Amino acid sequence: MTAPSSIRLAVIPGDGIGVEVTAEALKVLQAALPADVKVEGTEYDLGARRYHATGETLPDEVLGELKGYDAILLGAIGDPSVPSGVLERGLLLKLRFAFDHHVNLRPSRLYPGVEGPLKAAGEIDFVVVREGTEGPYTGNGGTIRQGTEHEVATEVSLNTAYGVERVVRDAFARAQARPRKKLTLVHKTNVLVFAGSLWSRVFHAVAAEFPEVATDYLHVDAATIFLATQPERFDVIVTDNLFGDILTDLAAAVTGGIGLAASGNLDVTGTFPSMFEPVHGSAPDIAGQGKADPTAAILSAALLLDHLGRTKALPGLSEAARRIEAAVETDLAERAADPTPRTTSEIGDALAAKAAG
Ligand SMILES: NC(=O)C1=CN([C@@H]2O[C@H](COP(=O)(O)OP(=O)(O)OC[C@H]3O[C@@H](n4cnc5c(N)ncnc54)[C@H](O)[C@@H]3O)[C@@H](O)[C@H]2O)C=CC1
Ligand SMILES: CC(C)CC(=O)C(=O)O
Ligand SMILES: [Mg+2]
Repeated sequence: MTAPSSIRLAVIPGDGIGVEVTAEALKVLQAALPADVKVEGTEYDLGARRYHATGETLPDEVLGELKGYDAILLGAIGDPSVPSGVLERGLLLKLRFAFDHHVNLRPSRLYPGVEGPLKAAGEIDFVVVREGTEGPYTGNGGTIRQGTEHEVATEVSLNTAYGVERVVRDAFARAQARPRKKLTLVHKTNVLVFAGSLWSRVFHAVAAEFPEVATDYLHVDAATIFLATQPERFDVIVTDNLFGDILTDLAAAVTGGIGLAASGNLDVTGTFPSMFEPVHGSAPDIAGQGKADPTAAILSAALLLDHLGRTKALPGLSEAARRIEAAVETDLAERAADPTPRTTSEIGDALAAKAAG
């Protein structure tokens, strides 16, 4: 008999529906794990409640503690009671930057039976590799003469050769490992000529090391056309932080909705814990009503298990991830047959039962 092993998870439910969907993701994750793998989950009270109570978003001592976990499971951050950007920058982006989450992995798949808004698409199954630590999200900007008619505001996009190369290389490796072996760079090289040139040169230099991968390039505006009209043409997309943020909400919309879209913020070197979260935000418009679809958070938990299965020598984790994905696939097909609305926890219960190891 093998000794029980455990995975140490930091859980940050956050705000709004983040709290509701994270509870379901944990429920399903626990159900899917083999009996001899235990979850040691520690919940962190971070988000609007803590900000109002203490003025803190992410204290350094908490950041230090979080570093010691195998992975982080996050719900969503952001609340209308807090000025826009305070929690998004001071908590969510602080985590992504501090833990060097340079690969923001966002898979998009139209599951069988799921009704997308497109009439006649082929199979939709692609992954966006979004750069996660640079671009216009670094806070490289400022304002002068604020509130006057002479106000000036800047928000500079930061792109380093190091940062671009590591994410482009990761995307090529992912494309190489997939059956279609196709990688599309999405940027705006016709206008953003400095950053665009760097991305383009790095992309072509790294391409030479992956001769089996077919490459393609689209300006981001055209990419939105093809995502909405021919999403089947994509296999792997690599792009910068801002373009990737926008494209992946669109990708979610064409594959059945934002309630199904999962993501992983990866430090592929393993120096820091990777963080898994749904693509969606805290959805204040439906928070507290049991209306949120927890599937995106549950699929993010599957990404977490898959990641730990690959990086931590623990048996059974990848299999548990596959069980969750299979449970989602079955559940989505059943929803198509019987679209009676279910609450957040009813969907979680159904998926936990289906994914049980
Ligand atoms: N990773 C994160 O924590 C993110 C946080 N945010 C923050 O979330 C807050 C709200 O942002 P929004 O722009 O409204 O984006 P959002 O993703 O929270 O909501 C957009 C729309 O999608 C719906 N929706 C989202 N998730 C859903 C789910 N699981 N099931 C059913 N419907 C769902 C919402 O009800 C809303 O109508 C803001 O404070 C924003 O900054 C936004 C995106 C990501
Ligand atoms: C709230 C932002 C910081 C991030 C975002 O929208 C995203 O990562 O999808
Ligand atoms: Mg987003």
